[in-house]
Amino acid sequence: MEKTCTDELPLAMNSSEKRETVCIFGTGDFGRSLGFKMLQCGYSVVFGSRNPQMSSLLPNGAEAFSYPEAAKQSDIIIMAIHREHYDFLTELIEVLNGKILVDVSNNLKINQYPESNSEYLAQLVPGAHVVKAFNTISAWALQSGALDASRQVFVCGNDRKAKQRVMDMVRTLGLTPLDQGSLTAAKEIENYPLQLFPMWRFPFYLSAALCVFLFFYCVIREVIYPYVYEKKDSTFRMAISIPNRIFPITALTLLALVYLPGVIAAILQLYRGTKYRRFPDWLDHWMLCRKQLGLVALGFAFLHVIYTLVIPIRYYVRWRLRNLTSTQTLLKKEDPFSTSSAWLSDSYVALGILGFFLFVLLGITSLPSVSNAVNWREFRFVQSKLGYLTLILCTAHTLVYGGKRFLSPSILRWYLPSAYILALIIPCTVLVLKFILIMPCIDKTLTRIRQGWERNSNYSKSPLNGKTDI
Ligand SMILES: Cc1cc2nc3c(=O)[nH]c(=O)nc-3n(C[C@H](O)[C@H](O)[C@H](O)COP(=O)(O)OP(=O)(O)OC[C@H]3O[C@@H](n4cnc5c(N)ncnc54)[C@H](O)[C@@H]3O)c2cc1C
Ligand SMILES: NC(=O)C1=CN([C@@H]2O[C@H](COP(=O)(O)OP(=O)(O)OC[C@H]3O[C@@H](n4cnc5c(N)ncnc54)[C@H](OP(=O)(O)O)[C@@H]3O)[C@@H](O)[C@H]2O)C=CC1
Ligand code: HEM
Ligand SMILES: [Fe+3]
Repeated sequence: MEKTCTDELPLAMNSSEKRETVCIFGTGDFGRSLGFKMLQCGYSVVFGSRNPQMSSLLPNGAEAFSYPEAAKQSDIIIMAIHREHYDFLTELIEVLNGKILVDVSNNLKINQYPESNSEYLAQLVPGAHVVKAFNTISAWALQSGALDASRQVFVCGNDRKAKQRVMDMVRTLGLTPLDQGSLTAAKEIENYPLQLFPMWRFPFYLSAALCVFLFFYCVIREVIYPYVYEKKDSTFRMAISIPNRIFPITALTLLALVYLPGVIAAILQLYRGTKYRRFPDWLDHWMLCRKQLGLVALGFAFLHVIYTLVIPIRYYVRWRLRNLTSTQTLLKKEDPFSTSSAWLSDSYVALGILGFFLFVLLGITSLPSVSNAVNWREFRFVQSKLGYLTLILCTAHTLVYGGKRFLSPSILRWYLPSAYILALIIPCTVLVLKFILIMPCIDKTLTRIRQGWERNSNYSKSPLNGKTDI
């Protein structure tokens, strides 16, 4: 089990135990918060500061000295200073020789400097062992003790012993160190806290664009068209009817887009006759955010289901039902029961329910606690096989919903077909392509390619091999 701060407290109280002294350079927000936490966890803390006498906000029990004085008191020095102010360290090269310098700094922008801050620090003080750590932990989280966000501390450094000591310290503070290797990893670690949901960006913008497009499409067909031709005010449709078209269509389109890149990748591998050439960057990126794309799709499917549940309590629906019944009574006309309509209506709803059930199952298996409990083959089975089944069911749900009206020209308004027809384009394309790809003759070639066989081995061993030319 991890040592936590509370485990360490008795140690701190026991004066016979020799407490390890850690030096922190800089008495700013981060330096003070980290110092506070370290004191709580039983370390002795000395601060290095430009104005040691002025540092009245320091945590109780810590002392402040000038930078060189403080450095002499510990062999671990935490640099709680911004990179822009590192240059004064060149004057301390001698004192810092052989010490462990922990670089915690972050930048304001991704790739702001050509080299990482840690590598820059290592160049400034070549005699010291630089270790990158703590940059993903915020000063506020350290001080509040809640650590609501991630507790993971990425650590990297060229000196194995120095890195180990820093990792031990991280553990003592109740955090989780993750060894990221040598100092060349520092750039990636520094970029990490500057990212804002990178894998969610593409799914988010795509779904927003789809929703906006579909909204205008449906408003033209269902609000503007009736107004122009019948002077009917259908604006109320914008509250439930239109969203309940936009959301399921977006869900179905995104779900199809989760499986489209796999199909494109397979076609590309078949065309090239090898798997040893890189996919184009856009395809790589698309493949990498399929999980996020799928989860956004699931969100939209949930919205569709909730909107569908409220259909019976809508005023418009109840009014139409009442109106229809009274008109029929007045005209003494009966609407005969149509078994085929009953079949169509029940089947599309049943297909929707089954599709939604599997959709939720896909979502559940993507939770880390669940995916950790299944092996790779089981995960692939759910995500790939059941995923395709979900796509088939949801596409069938929409196809059967279209039912008899499907291709009748009367559904065109200003040459625009019903929105659900648009919803079917990408899913049907993906399913047809996948169907072709699993035909035995094609599937056999693809499987061989994936096992390392190459159609034209001379060509694929050419220098172009590494990077794609598409
Ligand atoms: C609700 C929901 C949740 C999801 N959660 C996750 C998730 O948690 N994690 C996740 O990864 N995805 C997730 N997804 C996305 C999706 O289900 C998976 O990416 C799924 O594996 C895609 O299946 P596939 O058959 O298209 O692709 P894959 O099985 O990945 O195959 C795609 C392509 O990769 C290549 N390929 C496959 N095997 C090999 C091989 N052995 N050698 C060389 N090339 C090969 C081929 O070109 C193939 O066509 C989620 C989707 C949804 C809808
Ligand atoms: N704040 C946060 O949540 C986090 C911060 N970090 C990193 O920690 C480092 C410190 O951040 P933070 O504490 O917020 O910054 P602050 O601006 O609050 O503190 C920086 C400290 O650097 C010292 N310093 C040394 N030389 C100079 C100089 N020439 N000009 C100005 N200050 C100097 C000062 O201490 P003195 O006056 O005692 O000399 C100052 O208090 C940064 O590299 C940051 O990227 C990393 C993760 C989270
Ligand atoms: C519990 C599960 C589901 C139920 C009960 C259900 C029910 C319905 C109903 C009643 C409609 C007709 C709406 C209307 O008349 O305006 C509909 C339409 C539709 N559904 Fe579902 N559905 C379910 C799940 C799904 C899922 C998982 C998807 C796809 C991801 C989906 C995609 C669609 C689409 C694309 C339409 C056509 C939208 C339109 O143009 O009006 N449904 N569904
Ligand atoms: Fe992305």
